[in-house]
Formats: sequence, structure tokens, C-alpha cells
Amino acid sequence: MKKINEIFYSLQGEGYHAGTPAVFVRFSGCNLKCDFCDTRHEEGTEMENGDIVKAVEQYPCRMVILTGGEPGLWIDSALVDALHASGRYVCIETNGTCLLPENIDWVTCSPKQGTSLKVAHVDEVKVVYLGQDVSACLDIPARHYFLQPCSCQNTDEVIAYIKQHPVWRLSLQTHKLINIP
Ligand SMILES: C[S@@+](CC[C@H](N)C(=O)[O-])C[C@H]1O[C@@H](n2cnc3c(N)ncnc32)[C@H](O)[C@@H]1O
Ligand SMILES: Nc1nc2[nH]cc(C(=O)O)c2c(=O)[nH]1
Ligand code: SF4
Ligand SMILES: [Mg+2]
Repeated sequence: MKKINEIFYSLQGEGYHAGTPAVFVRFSGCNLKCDFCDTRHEEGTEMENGDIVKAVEQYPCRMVILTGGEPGLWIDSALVDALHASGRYVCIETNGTCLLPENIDWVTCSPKQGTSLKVAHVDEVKVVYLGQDVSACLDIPARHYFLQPCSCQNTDEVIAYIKQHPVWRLSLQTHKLINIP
């Protein structure tokens, strides 16, 4: 059984796949307590892998985004296999502190200060930028490096930093700008 906070259909708002229709599976609970966290995730309902796949199958898109809370606390290769068998492309949003199954299609890692990473494979690094030293995040091997303003509040600061350090790209939380989930 896995504890699920919500399953909803929207567009990926952030990072490399921004604009892509996706079903979000939000797992309950997290091992960190980031001051800036914009998500309520503690409440939840217990679901089997089959129930999760059935809920995802209500929607016509190919992309599924496992998020939370911290989905790495819950997920296993059997869930990812079941989503693959249902024809889905499986992405995860993770803080990187958990070992993940290797069959996930796309890993977005958002490292948090003072934590050590256990995630083995990362496609995109996406850091919430609040003026901290982010240079060590570039040591994580990945295909893309994004800085994301905190709740769309400090975009000017993020743009200025990126213009000085052009290995980074801007990720806006576009869903908040257009008022969708
Ligand atoms: C809610 S977290 C869930 C997944 C995982 N726990 C993590 O932190 O990556 C999803 C994404 O939202 C980002 N995030 C959380 N609060 C934010 C905020 N106030 N502004 C911008 N991004 C935020 C996280 O850094 C992460 O990239
Ligand atoms: N539209 C939309 N895109 C997102 N990308 C990552 C999200 C998350 O909370 O993990 C999120 C979210 O909550 N909504
Ligand atoms: S790791 Fe992710 S879900 Fe957990 S508190 Fe931080 S931003 Fe929120
Ligand atoms: Mg969110």
C-alpha cells in the first residue's frame, strides 16, 4: 500500500517538460521540512499499485509525474512497471535523498541545502533559488540545470544570477502564473 495525497490532471508547470499534459500522483509525507515548501501533502489515502494505475488511466496523456511530499519514500519498480505496462512515461520530482528504482524514465532532482544525495541517475537538476551558493549542484551529473524562483517572488534575482552563470536556465512555476493546479 502507498499513501496518496492527490491524483490530478494538469500541465507540467516547471522545468524541462513545462507545458506538457501530465497526471500528477502526489505521495503523502516527506523526510524534509523546507521552509519554503508550497505543498500540503500530509493527508492521504492508502492505495495499491493497481488503484493508482486505474486512477491514472482516467486521463488521456502519456506523462505521469510522481511527486509529493517525497515520492522516493514510497515508490518501487513494480509501480513504475505497472505504469509502463499502461503505456505511460514516468517522471519523478524528488529531493534526491532516497534511492530510486532504476526504471523511471525522467528524474528531476531538486537538492536541498544540508542534505546528501542518494539518487544515482538525474536528468534535470532544478533548484529553488533563494540566494544560496548553488555551485555544488553543478557537480550532479545531469542533462539540464534549472533555477526556479521561490513562489514566483524573486524572479529578478534569479534572472540576474543566471545571466552571470549561464550554465543555468530559468524555470518558472508557470501553473501559478496561469492559475491551474
Ligand atoms: C513540492 S516538491 C515535491 C518533490 C520533492 N519533495 C522535491 O522537493 O523535489 C516539487 C517541486 O517544487 C519545488 N518547490 C517547493 N516549494 C516551492 C516554492 N515555494 N517555490 C518554488 N518551488 C518550490 C521543489 O523544490 C520541487 O522541485
Ligand atoms: N502544474 C504543476 N506542475 C508541477 N510540477 C511539479 C509540481 C510539484 O508539486 O511537484 C507541480 C505542480 O504542483 N503543478
Ligand atoms: S523536500 Fe519537497 S516536499 Fe519535502 S518539504 Fe522540501 S519542497 Fe516540500
Ligand atoms: Mg507543486
